[in-house]
Amino acid sequence: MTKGTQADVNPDLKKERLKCNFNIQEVTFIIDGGKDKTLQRKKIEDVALNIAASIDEVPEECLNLKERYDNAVRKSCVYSNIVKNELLEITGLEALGSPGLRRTADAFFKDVSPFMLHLGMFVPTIIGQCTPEQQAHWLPKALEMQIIGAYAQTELGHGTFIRGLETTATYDPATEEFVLHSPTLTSTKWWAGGLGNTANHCIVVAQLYTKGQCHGTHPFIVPIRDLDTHEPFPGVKVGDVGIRMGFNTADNGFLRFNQYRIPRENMMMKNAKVMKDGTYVKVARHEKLTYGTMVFVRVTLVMEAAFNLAKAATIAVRYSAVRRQSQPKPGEPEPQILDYPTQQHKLFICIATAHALQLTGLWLWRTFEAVLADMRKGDTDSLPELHALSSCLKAVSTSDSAALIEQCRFACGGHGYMLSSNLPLLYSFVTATRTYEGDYTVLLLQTARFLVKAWEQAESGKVLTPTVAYLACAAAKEKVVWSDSVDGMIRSFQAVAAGKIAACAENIKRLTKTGTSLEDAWQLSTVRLVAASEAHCRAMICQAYWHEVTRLTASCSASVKIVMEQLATLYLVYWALETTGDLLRYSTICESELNKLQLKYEELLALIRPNAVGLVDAFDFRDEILHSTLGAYDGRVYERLMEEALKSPLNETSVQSSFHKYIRPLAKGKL
Ligand SMILES: CCCCC/C=C\C/C=C\C/C=C\CC/C=C/C(=O)SCCNC(=O)CCNC(=O)[C@H](O)C(C)(C)COP(=O)(O)OP(=O)(O)OC[C@H]1O[C@@H](n2cnc3c(N)ncnc32)[C@H](O)[C@@H]1OP(=O)(O)O
Ligand SMILES: Cc1cc2nc3c(=O)[nH]c(=O)nc-3n(C[C@H](O)[C@H](O)[C@H](O)COP(=O)(O)OP(=O)(O)OC[C@H]3O[C@@H](n4cnc5c(N)ncnc54)[C@H](O)[C@@H]3O)c2cc1C
Repeated sequence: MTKGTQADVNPDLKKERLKCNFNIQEVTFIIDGGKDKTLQRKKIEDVALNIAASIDEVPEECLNLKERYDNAVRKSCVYSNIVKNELLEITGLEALGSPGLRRTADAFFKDVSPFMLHLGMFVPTIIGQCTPEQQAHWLPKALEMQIIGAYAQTELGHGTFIRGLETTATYDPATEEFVLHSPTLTSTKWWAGGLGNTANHCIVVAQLYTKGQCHGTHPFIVPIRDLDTHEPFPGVKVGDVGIRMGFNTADNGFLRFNQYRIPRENMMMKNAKVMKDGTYVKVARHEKLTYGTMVFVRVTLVMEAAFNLAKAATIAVRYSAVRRQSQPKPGEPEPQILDYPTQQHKLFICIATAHALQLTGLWLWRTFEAVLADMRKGDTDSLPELHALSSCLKAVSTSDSAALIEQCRFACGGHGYMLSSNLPLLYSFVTATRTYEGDYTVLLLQTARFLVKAWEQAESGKVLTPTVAYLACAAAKEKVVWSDSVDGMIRSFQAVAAGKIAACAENIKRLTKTGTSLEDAWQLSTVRLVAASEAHCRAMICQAYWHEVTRLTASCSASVKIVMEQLATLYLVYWALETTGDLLRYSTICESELNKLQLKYEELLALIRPNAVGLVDAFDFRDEILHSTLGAYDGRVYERLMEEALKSPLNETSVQSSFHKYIRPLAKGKL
């Protein structure tokens, strides 16, 4: 954070910081995943942010589209040199996925770097889908930025249904080449970040044909532009998809092929190969290993959701400590808006959710690494569970984060609507995560497939995998006894999930028994399946969050343990109150217990209130990363709003030329 001198800090924020009764740094260590991680992040931030190139003299949003893109490319080049020359030195390849790198990127790009997908998907796909020989060829070039890549899977006609993609890659044994072709308008690759004008290479997911047979979708590395002139190669048509709600510097592109040839070696051959004579050889033990990059990105998106929500919460809580409005008690000064319980209700759940998603995200990352280690030994047994886990957690975390960021904007009143608050841009960026890398509904339905199977196993007394082990108790079909202890609440969330999954399974059974096909029965149950999947995910987040808080605060100071537990309890109580209908249905909760729960919630808001600013300070965002007039560490909200307003191009002259061209002639009746 950029602390400046104490004298510069808004007096209300100063008082808030004096009120804080826990050690902020200890909480920062927990959020980062350990003291060593915090130190590494700070080192990366120090190195990267010392470079003045990140600073825009004119705010990004005041530039036109082309200027914004050019500026983003300029900064991307400076930034990638820093990554290459300085940051990879610090941690090696690991730095690419480090929180420090993620944070410093935001200091450079208020919107998105057109290189984001190069590091975010192109490089990970090379690592995940290439043979060691292919990696040795492509990875150094990609890391040295000699080539810049995109990930083109989605087409104009299909995003969700990957098996429906239409781009073809047909093997020609005579020349040992693949011929890439876009047979229809709808087969045009669409959306790939960095593809429009920036990338010279692209991972293309296409239907593989060899010896007249289709083998389904496979990834290929495809050079699309000349490395010197940057002109698209003959047979390649590439461009920008047009203006978007956000991501306008991400250079999302379209791509069409006309019988375009690439060498056989450019098929990514870790999981399947095509031999010189065209023989297709399957290497992977699991059908869906070619979807590996998506699983990886879904896993990272959970912490990404936490990170962006933490930024929004920091902005809104600091602003709410500075802002004073209304006069609830006659004759008394206007209170800080943070003192209104309704404001606390809007904001404290944002802090708690950022913690919940961050700690669940770290746990998911460790699970992902364990599954990856098993797969390296040829064991893919845990992949279905990882897919189910990452699918629902990606869906729920991105959806919650987007909704709560918008809530933070509402909490900032009119000033939250200013682009200089950074809340609108943050929202437009995060709401896209609910769709990309797998739409919300579609991913919850993927998890539902796993849950229904697990339910059937539970009913037949089979051993269940850890994340669905709770179904074994529920199969006994007893209503869970409500208790507002943490364990009691988690058990009740699990009972809700189990009850909903059981109802789905029963509905499917009922329909199929009366002659409906299994596919139709599934479709007719999908509204319930999505709800069941969401309930399962919520129960899992509650359990993982509480478990991690208990584990990580075991050696912390008492005050840190208290405040972390207050937040985690708030999260559980909030969701119990949000889902009272479900609890009434699947647990023994009654009216008086609901009233008690509401009181407990209001007590928690009051308990957290004195630590609210300390809690957002613990996210430890430097001002350069927050980019917000409302959220800077010093709380000089009004001064910054005015300073930013004066940077508007509309303030460059006191009279605009449009006055002389239109308004004056209109007034004189000469238009
Ligand atoms: C400024 C810096 C920001 C940094 C940001 C930080 C981090 C992020 C970094 C980078 C990313 C940044 C931006 C990303 C931009 C966006 C990119 C994209 O969107 S790329 C395109 C992504 N596309 C999708 O996600 C498509 C979604 N669709 C699918 O995944 C599948 O088609 C679907 C829906 C799963 C269905 O597949 P299908 O082949 O038809 O399968 P079935 O439904 O028939 O299921 C068959 C069985 O296979 C199982 N399955 C499916 N997928 C997987 C998998 N991935 N792994 C394991 N198993 C899988 C499925 O469950 C079925 O199993 P059962 O038969 O039930 O046993
Ligand atoms: C900002 C952004 C960046 C992106 N970047 C990339 C990229 O770099 N590379 C890339 O390849 N792609 C990228 N994408 C594409 C993205 O992955 C897809 O948009 C996403 O997977 C959703 O697919 P779709 O657009 O086909 O939506 P659709 O599948 O058409 O969804 C439309 C609606 O139909 C519903 N629906 C679809 N199928 C089902 C079903 N089986 N059951 C129930 N409901 C269903 C959905 O829930 C949704 O409500 C990006 C998208 C965005 C917005």
